[in-house]
Amino acid sequence: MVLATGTELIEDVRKAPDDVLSMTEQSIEFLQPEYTLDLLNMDDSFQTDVIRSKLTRNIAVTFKEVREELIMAMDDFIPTCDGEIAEWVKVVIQETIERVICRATNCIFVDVRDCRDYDYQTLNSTFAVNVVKFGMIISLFPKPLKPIVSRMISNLPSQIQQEIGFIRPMVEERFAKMEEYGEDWDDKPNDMLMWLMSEAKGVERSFEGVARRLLLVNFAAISATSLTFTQMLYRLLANPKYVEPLRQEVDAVIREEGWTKAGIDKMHKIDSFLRETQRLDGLTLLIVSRIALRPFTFFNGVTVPAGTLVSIPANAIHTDERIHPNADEFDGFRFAKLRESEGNNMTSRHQAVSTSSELLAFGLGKHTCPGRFFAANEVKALFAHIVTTYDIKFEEGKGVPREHCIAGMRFPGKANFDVQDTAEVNSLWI
Ligand code: HEM
Repeated sequence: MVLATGTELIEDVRKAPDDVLSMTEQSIEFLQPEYTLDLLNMDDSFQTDVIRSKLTRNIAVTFKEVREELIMAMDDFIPTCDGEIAEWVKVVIQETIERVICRATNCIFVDVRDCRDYDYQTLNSTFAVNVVKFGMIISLFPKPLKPIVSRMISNLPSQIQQEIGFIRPMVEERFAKMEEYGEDWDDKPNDMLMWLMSEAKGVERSFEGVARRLLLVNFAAISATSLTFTQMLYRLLANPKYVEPLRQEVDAVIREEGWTKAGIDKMHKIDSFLRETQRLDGLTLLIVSRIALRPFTFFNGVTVPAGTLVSIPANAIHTDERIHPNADEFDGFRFAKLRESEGNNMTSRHQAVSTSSELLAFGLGKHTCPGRFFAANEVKALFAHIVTTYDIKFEEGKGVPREHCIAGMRFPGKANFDVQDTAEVNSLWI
């Protein structure tokens, strides 16, 4: 393995075309998609374009739906008493957040009925973990044994069938409409399922094809978003001094903008809190991992042979004192202060969705996470809702749990929090 550090080497990795440094090849080794994802056309990744274009363009339009679902989900999973009774309720953080994120995301991926279905949530949030788990096990075996091992251990084929079962009636109805009216008709749904159905070609334009793509989008979306959110909450619970200024920011922005995407975009402190959490707790220690398909020469003349795994040590860069002064210290408003000090609030450089050789939590280059605009917006909307609606603290005598590191991926440990409606809750938040 070769690690690229420093602006020039990282630039080399960023600029390298796919047929030289390949993300696909790295994913094949890591996830064994032939045995796990079982896509009908492995060479087609149209879901990435759908996320990059349709999902991102619809963030403002779907904001209201997503926020309402976030709030309803929080109300359902956290049965507090609308500020009437100051009683603390114990909540398992990670599982609750995963369900809330899965539900709110899927209200614009499929529909309200499915996103609220407990089994649908379980399926779409466990699929990612299973793909990684079974992919890692299957990768240990020689090629001839892979299909046998996969059949023996994996429940992914049955999860895929389950997903087909969930969406089949909807897809059937929509295909019938597409047949009758073409690409446009009254009340045509504006959701991920419809975008995928419209963009799918050949074998992918089927229940089986679309269901696998929907699982794949959920695979990319739910786990990363809910783990990141969990880390943000842990940082907040460990540093309660941030609660008041965050509340004040949300309060001021909402009075001006209301609960809209434009409002969320103006919450620079929350944006900074997300970016700072990702800087220190980023989900992978190494990022932008690629396999060299042929010899690759860096700007300094060093050549790595075909087959080399090339990667960027995100964690080391994020904690490099020369790039981020007081690098080991969590400073929730670090990036908000930088935005202010540079005198231009419109500067995008320090926003959570911005990627560079200095902060790589969403990757870099051609394959930079296409879902980051949606993810950041959702995370910030939920964070703003939580800080202004609840008082939260770790359960008595407990603090931030130890994280686990498996194959270079970081997972926050499990913890409970005690939560109650904040006494300050007022009609502004309803
Ligand atoms: C906080 C949440 C998220 C984090 C931290 C995250 C992080 C990442 C990272 C590090 C990559 C790899 C980039 C590279 O290797 O260069 C990636 C790729 C990807 N992400 Fe995200 N992601 C998040 C949310 C989402 C969401 C919500 C979606 C979909 C709605 C999504 C869809 C994807 C897809 C499809 C790719 C592959 C892109 C490609 O193959 O070109 N992600 N993400």
